Amino acid sequence: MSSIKLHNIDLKYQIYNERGIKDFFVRDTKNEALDNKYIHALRNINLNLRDGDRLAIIGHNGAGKSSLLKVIAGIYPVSGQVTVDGRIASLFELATGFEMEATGWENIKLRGLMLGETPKKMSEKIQDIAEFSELKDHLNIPVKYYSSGMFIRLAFSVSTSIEPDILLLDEVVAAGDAHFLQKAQKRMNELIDRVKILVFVTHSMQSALDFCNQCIWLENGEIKLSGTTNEVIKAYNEYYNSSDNKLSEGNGNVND
Ligand SMILES: Nc1ncnc2c1ncn2[C@@H]1O[C@H](COP(=O)(O)OP(=O)(O)OP(=O)(O)O)[C@@H](O)[C@H]1O
Repeated sequence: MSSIKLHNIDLKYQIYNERGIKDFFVRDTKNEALDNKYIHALRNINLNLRDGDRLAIIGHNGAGKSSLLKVIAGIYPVSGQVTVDGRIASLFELATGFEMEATGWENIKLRGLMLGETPKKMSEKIQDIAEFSELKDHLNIPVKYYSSGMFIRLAFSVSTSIEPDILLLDEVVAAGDAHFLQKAQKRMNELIDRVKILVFVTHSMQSALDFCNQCIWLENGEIKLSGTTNEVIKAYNEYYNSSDNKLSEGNGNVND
């Protein structure tokens, strides 16, 4: 039985102003005013997911969707309680976490181990992963010589080869060129079908409806509405189609 429980989650990002050479000569009172500010990215988030739950997270740019995904993945320390039971696969920010001096082959093994596979399992899977990536001879060279599309192919191929209980997915996984994208989409759909819990950040209402049975709508870091995907998307569309709310897009979560 897998589960995700979030209790009273609160996340603030501190903003640090980088000081350049200009600041030695010019006193910029406007910049000073920005020091010691923070962005209140998530407030009072409570969530309870179990096997069979497929949750879409929707909301405008800067609403806190990716931050929430990262909190569930355990990337950010937060105030509140995060309890996750089950093996997680994260499909976002795919191109980070490579060992730049290591070859493609070595990175496949390393990432597999990082994702919780045993060395034996990785030896069994490595040929399939390599084949799916279609990187061929490039797998023999250090990944510092890869293009960004090649990074994504490699990371996607490994990340989707494991058998997670929980899948954390950001729709902005653009996996290489059109041919690879099509293959990747199929592999992703199969993975979505297999996992016990899906948490899916998306701007596409159709994707939310296709893949998810539950939905939360985030606004300024708070859950504005949660319910079935149908209910929440209907309310979201009605809210933003009403002329009164068209101007209220954007974020007001920068604070002293
Ligand atoms: N690493 C960071 N450091 C500081 N602020 C951050 C960081 N990441 C996100 N933020 C801020 O936190 C808020 C929420 O950002 P987040 O990326 O979670 O939103 P989002 O809903 O995923 O947006 P989008 O739809 O544009 O991807 C924004 O105001 C953003 O500026």
